[in-house]
Amino acid sequence: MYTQLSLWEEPKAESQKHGQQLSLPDAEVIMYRDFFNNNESNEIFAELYGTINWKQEVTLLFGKQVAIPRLTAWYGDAGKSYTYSNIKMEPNLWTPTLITIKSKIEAIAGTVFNSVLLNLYRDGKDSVAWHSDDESELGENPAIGSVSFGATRRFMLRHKYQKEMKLEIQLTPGSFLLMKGQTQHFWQHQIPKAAKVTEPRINLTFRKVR
Ligand SMILES: O=C(O)CCC(=O)C(=O)O
Ligand SMILES: [Fe+2]
Repeated sequence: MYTQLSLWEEPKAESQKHGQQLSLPDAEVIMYRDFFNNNESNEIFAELYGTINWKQEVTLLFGKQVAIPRLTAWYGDAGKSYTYSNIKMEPNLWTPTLITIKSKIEAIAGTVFNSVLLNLYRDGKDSVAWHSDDESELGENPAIGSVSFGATRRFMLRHKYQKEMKLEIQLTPGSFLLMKGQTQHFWQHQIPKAAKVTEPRINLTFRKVR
């Protein structure tokens, strides 16, 4: 089913410390598996679950209003609104926990993020469909910093033009996945529904909106 690419490349530079680069053509995707330890992950999950201003957004699908299959929230610098799946989002203002996470991943990513989209997958029925994070307000080659807490979910990648090139990894709690370079031009990603998953997962994708 999946092309037999070897999953990992060794880190290329000391600056990539404990990250492992996925062995994907036309992409730069680096996984930092235990970026937050178990205690930190549990604490952060509980806090975000209880305090984030989660919303059920709807989108237009063939002219019909459809609830998207997860809860979301948008936080960031004031004035940086963002359109996602036809939904225009005004940011909530940063919380101390979000700022702490942001600073930790910025140090590794070597970039400054000004906003974060949070996703709450209530259980395995929630998902995100195939897409690229290629909205024009993210710029030409956006760095997207993706942090996960709670349930482990499958993260699938497929090449947009060579459809047989696919890869999937498990996004475990405390992991930090960095996508950068040309990745969004050539690859799509999704979190598929997962019948066996009954626990919630929270994902944060840090972005830089122009
Ligand atoms: O939940 C994830 O790991 C991915 C979320 C995502 O792709 C997005 O919000 O753009
Ligand atoms: Fe995405």
